[in-house]
Amino acid sequence: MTERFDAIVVGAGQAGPSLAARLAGQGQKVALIERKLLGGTCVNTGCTPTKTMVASAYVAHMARRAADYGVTLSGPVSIDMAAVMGRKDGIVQASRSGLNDWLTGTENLTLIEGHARFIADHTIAVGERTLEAPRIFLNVGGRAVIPDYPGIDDIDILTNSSILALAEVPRHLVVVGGGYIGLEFAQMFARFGSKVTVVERGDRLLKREDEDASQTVAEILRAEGIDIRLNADCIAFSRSEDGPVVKVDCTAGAPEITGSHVLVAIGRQPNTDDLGLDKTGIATNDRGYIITNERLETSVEGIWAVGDCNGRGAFTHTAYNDYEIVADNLEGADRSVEMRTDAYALYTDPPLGRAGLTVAEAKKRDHRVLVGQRPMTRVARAKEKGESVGYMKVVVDADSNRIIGGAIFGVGGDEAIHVLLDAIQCGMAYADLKNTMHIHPTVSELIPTILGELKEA
Ligand SMILES: Cc1cc2nc3c(=O)[nH]c(=O)nc-3n(C[C@H](O)[C@H](O)[C@H](O)COP(=O)(O)OP(=O)(O)OC[C@H]3O[C@@H](n4cnc5c(N)ncnc54)[C@H](O)[C@@H]3O)c2cc1C
Ligand SMILES: NC(=O)c1ccc[n+]([C@@H]2O[C@H](COP(=O)([O-])OP(=O)(O)OC[C@H]3O[C@@H](n4cnc5c(N)ncnc54)[C@H](O)[C@@H]3O)[C@@H](O)[C@H]2O)c1
Repeated sequence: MTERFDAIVVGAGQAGPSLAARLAGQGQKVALIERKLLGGTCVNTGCTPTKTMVASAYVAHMARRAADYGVTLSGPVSIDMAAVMGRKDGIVQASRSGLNDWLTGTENLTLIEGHARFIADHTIAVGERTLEAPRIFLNVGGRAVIPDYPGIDDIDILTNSSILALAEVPRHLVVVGGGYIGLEFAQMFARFGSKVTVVERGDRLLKREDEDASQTVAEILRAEGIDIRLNADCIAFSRSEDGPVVKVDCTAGAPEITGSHVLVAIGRQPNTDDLGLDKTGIATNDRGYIITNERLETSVEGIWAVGDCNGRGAFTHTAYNDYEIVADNLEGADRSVEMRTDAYALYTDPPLGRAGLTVAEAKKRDHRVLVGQRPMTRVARAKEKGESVGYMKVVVDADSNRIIGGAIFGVGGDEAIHVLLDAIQCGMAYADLKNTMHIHPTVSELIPTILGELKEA
């Protein structure tokens, strides 16, 4: 027998639960289907566990620097990995059980455990059950790409999920992929005591950023003893008595790195291959992302795609913003995903906060660019905290005088970047921000100063 709902939400990641609860709150009969863990990637194998462990790694790092601050420790700093993981598991579980209490306590909402698969445009099977609804919202997220490198089946590789279950500190962690995931884990495990090597195919880390970000992150990581191998265009794996071997270069005498563990972090792919999309008219692109218009509607009327699976963002805040856009539009608003400003942070220490366009992107789009920049060594708060690595940068369009981008790679950068994000989103002229009084001593107080020092780039 087919069960009929007003709305079906597939995936309880970062958009699905809020969307399901909001529709249920309006009196609609809603099914929320989740095949694994409530909270999806962010809560279980992404933001929450990693940022919790980044916090432990930061404490270890600062404890090692205690003498710089006139603080004496009575013994060497050591890592209790079970306690690190226990703290992480506690925070993850609390978040998941909070979600469970909320969703199971929401009237009109039926939480269904299982894998959802389309059998027709508006019909979904979950195990033996068949569900139907005029409105379906896909929030199926993504997972780590596992490359088909030679020898990959001969070694045990780690992904962002399995690395979170390690009981021990790896002796030598080889991280394949110099992007967000790879770099956050690389620094974290170096601080826990692992020897770490980052292997990146490109000629620099963080290649979507301006070159100064790539240089800064490489300096930060090298200063902590991390080896970085760039231009690794010939990766292959094999097993030796000493552990997994990663071959990185075919031209220069085939150098190899023998580690104890290998993390693969070369990107993500959407969970759309096992969704039965072939039984529907829902179009995907060549990488499997669901194609949507700017209102996040798919090619089938009454079906939306939100979060990572639509390829329009790869962050928790973009997934949540997708939910808000779709839910508001269903209530009569006219919101578009094209209206939001790109923003994110890389949670190395110090973090890189980013908003809007890089200088390279701005030039590519034919903006005449003005840039204001300052090293963190000239930011009072950073000096006082003894954390003065990095820089702040603001990008301005010289014709409109509007702020169009920025990067704060330094202590507090993940927070201070919101000054620029809000200014970009509101189309603020730079002179208005330049004349705003900011609080001393903060990282943000330097933003008005930098805006007084703009130069053509
Ligand atoms: C290591 C790591 C660190 C990260 N750190 C950050 C960070 O600091 N900040 C940030 O903004 N972003 C971060 N991200 C990215 C962030 O986790 C994702 O962008 C976010 O979780 C996307 O949310 P989503 O709802 O689209 O998908 P997901 O959170 O992946 O949720 C999708 C859900 O759908 C379920 N599902 C899939 N297919 C089906 C099916 N057929 N039937 C039923 N259920 C299904 C899955 O089990 C999953 O629970 C990180 C990611 C990783 C991997
Ligand atoms: N702080 C955050 O918000 C945060 C943290 C982690 C992840 N995330 C999200 O997860 C997404 C995926 O992260 P990611 O680090 O897996 O991907 P990524 O795309 O950020 O980085 C992957 C890196 O691997 C390299 N690479 C690609 N193919 C390779 C190959 N065959 N061999 C060697 N190197 C190769 C790429 O050049 C790139 O530098 C991010 O784009 C981000 O949206 C966000």
